[in-house]
Amino acid sequence: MSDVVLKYCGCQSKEDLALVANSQATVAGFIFAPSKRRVSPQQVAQWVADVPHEGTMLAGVFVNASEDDIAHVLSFVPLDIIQCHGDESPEQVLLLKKRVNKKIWKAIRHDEQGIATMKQFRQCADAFVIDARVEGAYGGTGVSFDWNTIPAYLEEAKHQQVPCFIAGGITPQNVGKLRAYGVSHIDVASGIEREGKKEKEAIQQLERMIENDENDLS
Ligand SMILES: O=C(O)c1ccccc1NCC(=O)[C@H](O)[C@H](O)COP(=O)(O)O
Repeated sequence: MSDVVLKYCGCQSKEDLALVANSQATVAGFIFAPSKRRVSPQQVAQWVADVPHEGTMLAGVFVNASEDDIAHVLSFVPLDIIQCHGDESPEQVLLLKKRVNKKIWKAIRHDEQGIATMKQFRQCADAFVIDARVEGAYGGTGVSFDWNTIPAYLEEAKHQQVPCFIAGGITPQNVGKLRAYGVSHIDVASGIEREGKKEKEAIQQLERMIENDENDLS
């Protein structure tokens, strides 16, 4: 697991946060955007106060949110990372970074312009999250994009000297195949969930597959 960085996104309860904090994940994500996983800053403030989470960074996911809205969330929750998962421009990201002084991660929803879009965020983003592009949703869809395009994203991130998370439909069953593309930063929401709750068995299975470099071909 040494070279793998895991982000488990879309925590919706104290129990979800406890599972993530006790897993191999480095980052726990919370959705502050329209979504079935949306949580309030007040809820998350209570969970992070109640659940020991030393060593787990907290990411807030936002979609086209205003600086004021993000600052409002930060007044409740000590987020380490702001993940911009919408159509934010490089200029908006830079202004936001200046205002909140936090790590800013930019999500790019894959399409044929993906690499060109990523290039626009040089010197702006502290990390990238490459996700699937699904009509009518910004993220958390459980859908994968064409993984043959991953090497080009990793190359551009290497050039920018920032981490590049791959997201979208990653599960314990396909994570072995994903790793074969040279991916070390992995972002999962749906693949470790059942009926809206993070699932311990799925988390352990995912981590076992990574640890043992296994590929579930069933
Ligand atoms: O998870 C959501 O519901 C969500 C909603 C709106 C914007 C972003 C969202 N999630 C951001 C993430 O970082 C997810 O981990 C990523 O999209 C992958 O999700 P999944 O395909 O379900 O593993």
